[in-house]
Amino acid sequence: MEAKEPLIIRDKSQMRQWSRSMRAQGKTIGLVPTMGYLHEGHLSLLREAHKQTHLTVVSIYVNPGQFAPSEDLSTYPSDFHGDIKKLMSVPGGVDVVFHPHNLYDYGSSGSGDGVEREVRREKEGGEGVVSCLEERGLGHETWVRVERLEKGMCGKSRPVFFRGVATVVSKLFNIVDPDFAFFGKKDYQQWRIIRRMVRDLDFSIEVIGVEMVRDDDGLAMSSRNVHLSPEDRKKALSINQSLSKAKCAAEKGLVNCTVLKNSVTIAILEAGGRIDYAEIVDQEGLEAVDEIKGAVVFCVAAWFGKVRLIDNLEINV
Ligand SMILES: Nc1ncnc2c1ncn2[C@@H]1O[C@H](COP(=O)(O)OP(=O)(O)OP(=O)(O)O)[C@@H](O)[C@H]1O
Ligand SMILES: CC(C)(CO)[C@@H](O)C(=O)[O-]
Ligand code: BAL
Repeated sequence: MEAKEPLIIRDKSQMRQWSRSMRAQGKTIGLVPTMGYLHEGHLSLLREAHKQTHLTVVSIYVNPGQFAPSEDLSTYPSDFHGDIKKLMSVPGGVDVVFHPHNLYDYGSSGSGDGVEREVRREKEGGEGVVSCLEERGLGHETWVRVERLEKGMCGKSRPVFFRGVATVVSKLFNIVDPDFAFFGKKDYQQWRIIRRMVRDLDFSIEVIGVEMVRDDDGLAMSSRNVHLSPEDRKKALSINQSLSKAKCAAEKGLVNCTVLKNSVTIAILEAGGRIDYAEIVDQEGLEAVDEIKGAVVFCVAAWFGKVRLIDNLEINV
């Protein structure tokens, strides 16, 4: 049986009002931030939220602030009506879908000229990075940075990504004012960064990390999988398969990280992928390790065709 239709809120102040009135009635609120084109991974976050809170909010917002101009903002998949149906298929459904048109305010000059000039200067100087948000000349200029954790792995090839994520998640936290927020461990570095930000900036929110959901063949579920050709989708299984082999090897005593990283890199290259990174880092601080001792996570990003995929496996030996 389908759950009831959620309330769809597109306006920040209406969202805030709803949360305030629910909190005044003593209800707890769980937030699941997403960029839409939902799949079972997202629904697992909602199911987890149901276990912990009275009310659930799923946000659907493709945040221009976390995409560099060279990235895939314009082709990011969306299917709002399909998303609502999927959310209603979860027992208990969702109370609110927060789906803002835009979460950023325009500059006080209205034109954003100053920002455009600044962006041009940075590009000409060859230093500094800009996101799609700045390129459009919007007046937003306040950013949240989790300085050390954002530097490695995805932060290296996507230099504005975590700045954009931390900022938009802070905005969502301020607008929705949840008690709990749910993030997938598929985006492992993102989850760690949000936890650190919440601790460092005293957000009164508990961040819950939810286990990764995979397709039956082992591919990590991801909205971008829809852009994989059937051939590339098969080749992409090399990520999960090589990570699983590395984990088995580590559990049997092969703990040298260079050897393990090489084995994964070679398997992905041989399958026809391009490696962005293969890193073994400690689970909390995300510092690279030479040898596996204790709790680490093996994180990979690789391109298959025009699609960049990420995956990881936690290893505890
Ligand atoms: N397979 C998955 N298992 C568990 N959580 C997931 C999975 N995929 C995404 N999530 C989580 O859902 C939330 C929203 O993610 P997002 O909307 O970017 O989806 P996505 O599938 O990760 O998309 P992308 O293709 O951009 O990687 C994040 O917290 C993310 O970690
Ligand atoms: C957390 C998030 C919704 C912020 O835009 C996004 O990075 C995502 O979907 O993982
Ligand atoms: N789940 C991560 C969102 C992004 O790649 O932009």
